[in-house]
Amino acid sequence: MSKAAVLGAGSWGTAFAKVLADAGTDVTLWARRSEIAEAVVTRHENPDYLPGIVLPPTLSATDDHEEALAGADIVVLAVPSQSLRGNLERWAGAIGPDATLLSLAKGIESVTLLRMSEVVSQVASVDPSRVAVLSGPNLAREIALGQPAATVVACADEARALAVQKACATSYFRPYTNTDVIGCEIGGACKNVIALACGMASGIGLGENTIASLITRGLAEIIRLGVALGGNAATLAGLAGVGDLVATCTSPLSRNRSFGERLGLGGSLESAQAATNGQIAEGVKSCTSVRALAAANGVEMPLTDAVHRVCHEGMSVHDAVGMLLGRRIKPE
Ligand SMILES: NC(=O)C1=CN([C@@H]2O[C@H](COP(=O)(O)OP(=O)(O)OC[C@H]3O[C@@H](n4cnc5c(N)ncnc54)[C@H](O)[C@@H]3O)[C@@H](O)[C@H]2O)C=CC1
Ligand SMILES: O=C(CO)COP(=O)(O)O
Repeated sequence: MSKAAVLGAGSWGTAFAKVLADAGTDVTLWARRSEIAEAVVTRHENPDYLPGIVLPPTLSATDDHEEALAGADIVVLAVPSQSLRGNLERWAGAIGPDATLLSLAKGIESVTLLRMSEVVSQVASVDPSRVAVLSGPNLAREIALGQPAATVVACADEARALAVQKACATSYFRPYTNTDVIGCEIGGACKNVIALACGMASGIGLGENTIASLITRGLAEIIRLGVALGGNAATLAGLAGVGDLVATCTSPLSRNRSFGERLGLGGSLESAQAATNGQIAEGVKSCTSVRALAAANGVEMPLTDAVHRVCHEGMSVHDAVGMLLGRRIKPE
């Protein structure tokens, strides 16, 4: 039986730890704050991130990362993208020599423009074949409620992907394996940016035709970037691409979509940030890094560019819509 450590007790870290426990895997959740670890152990609840969800009594938790990592052969990294490097620097020394490192984060690192699996192999000094990613339409609260969903576990080393798949397969959570790490990570990071755009459109009162057009053209630019970086277009037509894009762009549970909606309703970046209650809308930072990554690879991503301009250059949502519709007309 696998032993897993889940490092990060936000909504997805906690929900995924529940999935692992429900799959029969021996799992310990690491929380930064001792009161969260204590609530998980004594009350079987994470009141800050998944209030009202009953966690399995078999799920243990601690605020000591060395305790969580002892003997773990699957190390799940469940902190936000921009904090992964700093945290992993502290954890790396306690990770076992043959453990698989599984990233749940959906973002591109600012400045370095690295994908999360690249950050992991660089910081932990492990071969890329030891790094896996999990990505798909997996809104944390729905998974924690046991609503059926599927996902993708991608790793260059298929045997490791299979081991992770086995460790997290339950009656409600269906993981598929893939060797296309790049495609999965690009899908996960970029869909957050398109969800911001959909939220903005909804916030200014636009309807379903607009949302469908944003999702579809968003997918086109995500595929362009993924393929330019060496990913597979078929991955982006799957759960880690279209699947996650649709879930995030249409669900009121999405932090990114909700964040965009607040901007569309006229809120400032600061007020939208304050309304997330400590949760992270990854697309707000990743729109800038994805845009830079696209530019460095000669890929056009007009929607991502527009989201960056609204979030970071003071452009209004109305002006962004005008800018997009003013583009040269061309074949699909
Ligand atoms: N929530 C969801 O539905 C899903 C989230 N994800 C991804 O999973 C990753 C983790 O997100 P969530 O679990 O949703 O987190 P969250 O947004 O619910 O909360 C953030 C968590 O990270 C911790 N944290 C924040 N800054 C930190 C720092 N500097 N150092 C250490 N810990 C820090 C917080 O204490 C909290 O535990 C993100 O990349 C997100 O995009 C992926 C799939 C689903
Ligand atoms: O990644 C997610 C669903 O798959 C969660 O999206 P948000 O971060 O926008 O809530």
